Amino acid sequence: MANKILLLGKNGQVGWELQRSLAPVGQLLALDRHDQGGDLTDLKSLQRIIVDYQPTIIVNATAYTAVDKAETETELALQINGKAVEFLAEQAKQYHSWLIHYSTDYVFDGSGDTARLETAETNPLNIYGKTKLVGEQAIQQLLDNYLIFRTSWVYATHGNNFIKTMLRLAKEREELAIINDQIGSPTGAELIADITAHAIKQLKPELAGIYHLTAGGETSWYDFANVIFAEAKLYIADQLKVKKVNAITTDSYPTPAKRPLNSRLATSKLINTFDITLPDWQLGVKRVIAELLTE
Ligand SMILES: NC(=O)C1=CN([C@@H]2O[C@H](COP(=O)(O)OP(=O)(O)OC[C@H]3O[C@@H](n4cnc5c(N)ncnc54)[C@H](OP(=O)(O)O)[C@@H]3O)[C@@H](O)[C@H]2O)C=CC1
Ligand SMILES: Cc1cn([C@H]2C[C@H](O)[C@@H](COP(=O)(O)OP(=O)(O)O[C@H]3O[C@@H](C)C(=O)[C@@H](O)[C@H]3O)O2)c(=O)[nH]c1=O
Ligand SMILES: [Mg+2]
Repeated sequence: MANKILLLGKNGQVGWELQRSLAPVGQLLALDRHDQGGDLTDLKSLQRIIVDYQPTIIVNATAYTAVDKAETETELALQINGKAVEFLAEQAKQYHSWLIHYSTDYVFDGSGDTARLETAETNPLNIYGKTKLVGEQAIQQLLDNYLIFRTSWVYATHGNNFIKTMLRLAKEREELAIINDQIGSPTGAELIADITAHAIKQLKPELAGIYHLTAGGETSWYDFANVIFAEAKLYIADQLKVKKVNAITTDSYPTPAKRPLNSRLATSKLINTFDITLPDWQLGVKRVIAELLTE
């Protein structure tokens, strides 16, 4: 039987790319918060859509992702990342649908310097991470047929992210200070969406579970920023003001939310289970910058 896919959060970074990658994989109904049934703070309408459409797969690309703001907008973050996800898991169970969901490196405390397995102990340092963990755990407790992809440092042409922030700042300022002691893997929304489609094509109960999904390799925000500036120079050298990029420590950059130092995620489970290759992180970064800076 053909897949009937309900995609929630179609206009986020990952949601936007899922609209493309899921279209050939099944019949697709894609919603954002402005569509009937697409608002995760309106669970009644959401339930109505599920009953009416009867998806065989629900893909949840919605999230509250404003990490610093979550420290004060805690209730809303918990509603979207936690309670609404629990509701989706209940619905998926009741209507025998798969649930595909995304989570984050921020469920970990970032201690140590090795890559974490899916089974590693969670211990979020901030509200965003705590609420994402609530969502993960609800799915795992309620459902058998689910995929959770934990990813990190997501960027895309569509939406807001570190690449766009750096391109803007590089045009505005001569000097920048960027954290050099947080290590992770920048991961393109395109890659996440492509692997989601790939996984759906192989979907069977034995594959259900949680997987770490990031690009290959690792970097710091500081080194990431320098790659962004070097790449930007190829296209808009005349517009760049930035002359000096200073490497700083997390301690010297106070923010409302605490962030983990070690965001390395071990991806061998995903690679081996779904028979895929994860390209080096720079590949997708260069593509997105080219897309952003050329007509
Ligand atoms: N961004 C990152 O760096 C990382 C993201 N992740 C995870 O990956 C997944 C995708 O993230 P990403 O695409 O980057 O996130 P985005 O913030 O780009 O997209 C999230 C989407 O959710 C929507 N949304 C927010 N609130 C609601 C609501 N009440 N009802 C319906 N939709 C809502 C947003 O809409 P609107 O724009 O209108 O608010 C937005 O379109 C999430 O689970 C996230 O936690 C994991 C690691 C890193
Ligand atoms: C703008 C700026 C940021 N930074 C630092 C702050 C932070 O540690 C890092 C990245 O900044 P961001 O605002 O993108 O960080 P943040 O929004 O916390 O990014 C996170 O988002 C959530 C949704 C996730 O799930 C994580 O995987 C991660 O991508 O760069 C600087 O050092 N200098 C700067 O000028
Ligand atoms: Mg952010």
